[in-house]
Amino acid sequence: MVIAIGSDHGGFALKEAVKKHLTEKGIEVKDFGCYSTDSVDYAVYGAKVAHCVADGEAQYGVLVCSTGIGISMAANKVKGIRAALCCDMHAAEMTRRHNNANILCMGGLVTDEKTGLEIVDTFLSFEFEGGRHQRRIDQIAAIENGEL
Ligand SMILES: O=C(CO)[C@H](O)[C@H](O)[C@H](O)COP(=O)(O)O
Repeated sequence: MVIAIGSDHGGFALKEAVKKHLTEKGIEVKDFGCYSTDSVDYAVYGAKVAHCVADGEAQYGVLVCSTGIGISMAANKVKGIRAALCCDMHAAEMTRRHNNANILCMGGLVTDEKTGLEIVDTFLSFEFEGGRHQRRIDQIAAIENGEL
């Protein structure tokens, strides 16, 4: 499994913790930056990770900014991306089971490291259930295609 990760300055610390955690679990990580706490723009990093996932070069992405909001908005502009801002393990479970989310977003000023790593592990532990949920995913795609 390959996971693409990225953050702005506000998410840098949690992104680094996620990188270490996943690497220690033997998961290949593609780190799209940023690489320090110098101020940068979250949309740039959201786009990099989203394109990587949309192009099939990574199975999932993890994105972190200060709140998780701006970077999830940016990632969701890329066709095929379903980026979910999660603040707890329940949301992480449900967004995989029901929304087939392919990018997990978190807020570095919202979520502490321990909780963030639990959220990542939960996100990666659950599979999409399909069924009625596939119909709803298809409707999201229809919006993307200007059909709904
Ligand atoms: O949370 C964010 C966007 O939703 C970003 O991480 C920024 O921290 C936020 O926009 C504040 O920006 P600043 O330049 O760090 O003041």
